[in-house]
Amino acid sequence: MLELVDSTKSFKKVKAVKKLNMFIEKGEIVGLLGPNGAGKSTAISMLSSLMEPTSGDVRYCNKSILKNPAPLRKILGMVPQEIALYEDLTAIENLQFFGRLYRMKGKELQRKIDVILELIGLTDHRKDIVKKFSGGMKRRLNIGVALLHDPEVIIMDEPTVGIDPQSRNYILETVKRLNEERQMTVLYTSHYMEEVEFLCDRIYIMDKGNLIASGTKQEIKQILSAENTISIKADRWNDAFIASIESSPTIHRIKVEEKEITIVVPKEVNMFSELAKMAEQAGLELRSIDINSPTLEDVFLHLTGRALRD
Ligand SMILES: Nc1ncnc2c1ncn2[C@@H]1O[C@H](COP(=O)(O)OP(=O)(O)OP(=O)(O)O)[C@@H](O)[C@H]1O
Repeated sequence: MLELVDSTKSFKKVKAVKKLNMFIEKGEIVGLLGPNGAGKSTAISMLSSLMEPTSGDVRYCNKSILKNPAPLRKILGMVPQEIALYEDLTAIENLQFFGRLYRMKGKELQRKIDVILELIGLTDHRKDIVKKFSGGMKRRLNIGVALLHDPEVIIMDEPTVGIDPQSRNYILETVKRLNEERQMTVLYTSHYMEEVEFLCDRIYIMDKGNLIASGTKQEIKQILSAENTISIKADRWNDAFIASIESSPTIHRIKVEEKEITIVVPKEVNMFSELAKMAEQAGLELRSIDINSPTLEDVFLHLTGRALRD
């Protein structure tokens, strides 16, 4: 339905996106995952006709949009990373203003606004000035604006950055409902792997302008099918324990956090007794040892040697 074909975007010396191939089919929720600076915003700016690729093509229904973006723009809703609202107007006034830009008016616009306010959970705050809204409420209204003209496809650029967990959940649930109840096609960019894991059918993972993995969640996790992630919890660590884990030849990777150590080992390795012995020798009491299937975060770490949020 919508695709990038060998699309590259250069800014003077920086190649923000390198020969990227990416497609979205009708009715899908596709995730675009990558750390800051990976090239996600640049990729979706090209997909939404806001930016022309330096080379390559952008196609909607198999036709290039580079010369004629109008058919795409009609069916596309864009939720930008930056909040684009009038702070001195109320929620309703903002929606009215943007609705008029889409040439909507009168009862039709009012009906639409009522439905959207309900959907984004701001009906009770419709007459409040946006300046007084929390970050999460502003983000929800930002999404409401993008939904005014009933888009078939919505592209969201990190819509949950910097907001409270409750608003974040609300946004994730709303995106799921838009997809399930209205068959809306969604491209969702994020650097939170758990959001993409929760929402998306298919995922693209970018790093430094390159596509480093793509496929369904299961396919991507297959990359690590030969490994298990073990999470070890304790109230504190000591150097002896960490040193003995690090020196174990069976461990592929280790990440140490305040109360949790995560290690990655080959699937066939049973580490339980070895870890318990290491803890005993180091004089450390463990709270738990859990074996988990790999997450998208583990895949990213495996492919790049870095954590997504580094
Ligand atoms: N207009 C621009 N001029 C120059 N360099 C740019 C421009 N836009 C992006 N870049 C550079 O291109 C690279 C990719 O940026 P982009 O914003 O697409 O990444 P991102 O994955 O969306 O990251 P973030 O989550 O921080 O927005 C970065 O190195 C960035 O500095």
